[in-house]
Amino acid sequence: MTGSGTSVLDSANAGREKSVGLEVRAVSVVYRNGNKALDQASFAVPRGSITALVGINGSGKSTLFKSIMGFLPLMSGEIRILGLSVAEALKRNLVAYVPQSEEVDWSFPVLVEDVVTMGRYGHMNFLRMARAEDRRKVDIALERVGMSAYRKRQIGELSGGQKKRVFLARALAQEGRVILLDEPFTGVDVTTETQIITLLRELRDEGHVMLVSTHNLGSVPEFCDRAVLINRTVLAEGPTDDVFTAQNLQAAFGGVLRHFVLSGKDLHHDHVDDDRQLTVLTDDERPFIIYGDDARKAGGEPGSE
Ligand SMILES: Nc1ncnc2c1ncn2[C@@H]1O[C@H](COP(=O)(O)OP(=O)(O)OP(=O)(O)O)[C@@H](O)[C@H]1O
Repeated sequence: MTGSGTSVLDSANAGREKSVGLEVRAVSVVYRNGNKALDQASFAVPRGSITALVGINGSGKSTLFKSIMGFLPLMSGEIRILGLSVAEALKRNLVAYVPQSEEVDWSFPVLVEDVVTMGRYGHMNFLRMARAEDRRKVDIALERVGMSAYRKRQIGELSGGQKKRVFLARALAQEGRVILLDEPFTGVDVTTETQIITLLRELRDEGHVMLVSTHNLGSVPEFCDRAVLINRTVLAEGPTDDVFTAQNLQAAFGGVLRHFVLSGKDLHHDHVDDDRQLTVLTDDERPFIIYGDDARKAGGEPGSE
């Protein structure tokens, strides 16, 4: 019977969509000035994972985030969030966004606790009256990022890392299942970066889907299960170990990437016959370092940049 055959297929597709947290299918985005910022970009992110979104300045990372947030119309393609359309996922408050610092007007006079309460707006009625439940969720979120003591401070008075933590708390208070983080480590010291990574790991273990844009190449293998390399389209995607190769990074960054190779005497004063190399790849934040045979495969002349 054709009818029942179709419904079996439909439910198989529905099951697959549920395990995929975020799916971007052949997405193209053109800005009003005619600039095609994304061209046929495709990748999928499973639930319970942290995925790095990596690419040079202007490669389309923020454009992609804005498309997932429904701020920008797609010229073609489709985005599915936990098996739902973007509009439906937003209606259900499933997507939380932690913006780049530059996108926020820090002179706007607002208290830390008010910023976090904004995460509850989608759960409130149109008068936006916070109920006890909303206040409790705000308290828990502030506590979780270690910012309870700052709740009555103006957001503009905080350090870069503290501001980031407040916006993370807003995402937590919202209870979004999909969290988009745009450059969470920019302007953040190593201690705060470690705290944020610890929190992201906990959220992953709770089944959240996280997409994190970052220039900190060295941190990616440390805390991201998966990576997507982007330059207007998706150049590589999958488990970080497969994607984060010197060849793929060079393809994504081209001449922007600094590339150093140390070998032989430069590296081993004690074992001069050891021909393993050390390759350092960086776009000027925390570098990605490859040692041993993989570094040799990565190629490049010793000392090349
Ligand atoms: N509002 C806009 N109108 C026209 N073009 C835009 C607009 N916003 C971004 N672009 C262009 O789209 C391309 C992608 O920009 P996008 O901001 O998505 O890059 P990005 O990867 O987030 O960069 P960065 O690492 O610098 O944050 C760039 O060429 C940029 O100049």
